Amino acid sequence: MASCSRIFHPTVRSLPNCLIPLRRSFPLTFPSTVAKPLSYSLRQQQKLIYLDSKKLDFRAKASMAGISAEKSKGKVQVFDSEEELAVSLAKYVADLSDKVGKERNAFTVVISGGSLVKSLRKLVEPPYIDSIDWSIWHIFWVDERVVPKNNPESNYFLAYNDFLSKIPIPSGHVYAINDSLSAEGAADDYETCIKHLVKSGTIGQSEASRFPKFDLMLLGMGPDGHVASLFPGHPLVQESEKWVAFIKDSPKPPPERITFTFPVINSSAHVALVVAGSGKADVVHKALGDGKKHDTLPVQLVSPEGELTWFLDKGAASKI
Ligand SMILES: O=C1O[C@H](COP(=O)(O)O)[C@@H](O)[C@H](O)[C@H]1O
Repeated sequence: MASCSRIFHPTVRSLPNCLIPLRRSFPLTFPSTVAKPLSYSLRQQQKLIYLDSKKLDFRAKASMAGISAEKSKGKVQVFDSEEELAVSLAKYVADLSDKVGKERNAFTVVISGGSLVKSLRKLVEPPYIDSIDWSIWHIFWVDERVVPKNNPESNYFLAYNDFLSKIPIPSGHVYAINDSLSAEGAADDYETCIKHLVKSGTIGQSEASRFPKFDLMLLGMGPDGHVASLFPGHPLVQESEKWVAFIKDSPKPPPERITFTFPVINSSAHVALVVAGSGKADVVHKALGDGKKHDTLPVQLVSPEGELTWFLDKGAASKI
């Protein structure tokens, strides 16, 4: 078994039990390439806007990563605040965990680093901390910086402090990279580890692509439209064979990282793209089709076999 596969937490403690009417509170216009909102749902403290993103302008270069633009699909949800986004995201994840748990005894969850982790905070509070069957969870990283696990730049470090240390996930179900290896070595090691887990049936496998099929990927997006460590204009965006790749010239520090490739991301059963804050409004607008011609952003190549759901707060959605 590759060395990535067992992270024993110091102590993962089991925590004790410790529709508003739709208001248009921000400008809401849709570029001509975007379908009109299909439906509006009224839910407690949430404003949800569903767009049929099949119709979004994701065409150019989509075939690079084996994606057909026609296959692109998704639901875009906009919340009045990041707090409401976090509440809804927790319900979405918990419902999925329940559903998958009824079908098999493993729920494979891939997380990113960055701001995504903060948006998971409602999962570690009641009711979810008590209602979720954490014993079936298996956690992976869509990308990781090649730094020691106790370095504040490490995605593991961030997730451990804000999420993993607060959930009763079994030791050995947290698959961090081997931080004693080089970037090349860590990517190979992580891929070997994933292959073992596919072989043993813990991780599913896409019948269509033969790439691993994770139950859920929780992805953030950078202000340049990058997802995982797949950056605009970087050749790794076009990687079509490797499951896990390494990068030594990341435009965002630290430069050395490993990352799942698009074929892995796009073989997922569910992908949630979680984006908050007005600092990302321009790129969200671009990603969802601003009606202008520009190079395809990595985030526009996220087109899973399963479901794609965007979770945006009002700030991030303020230009769409
Ligand atoms: O470097 C990274 O950046 C992205 C985006 O981070 P955010 O803080 O802007 O949300 C993140 O998704 C990725 O995992 C991370 O390595």
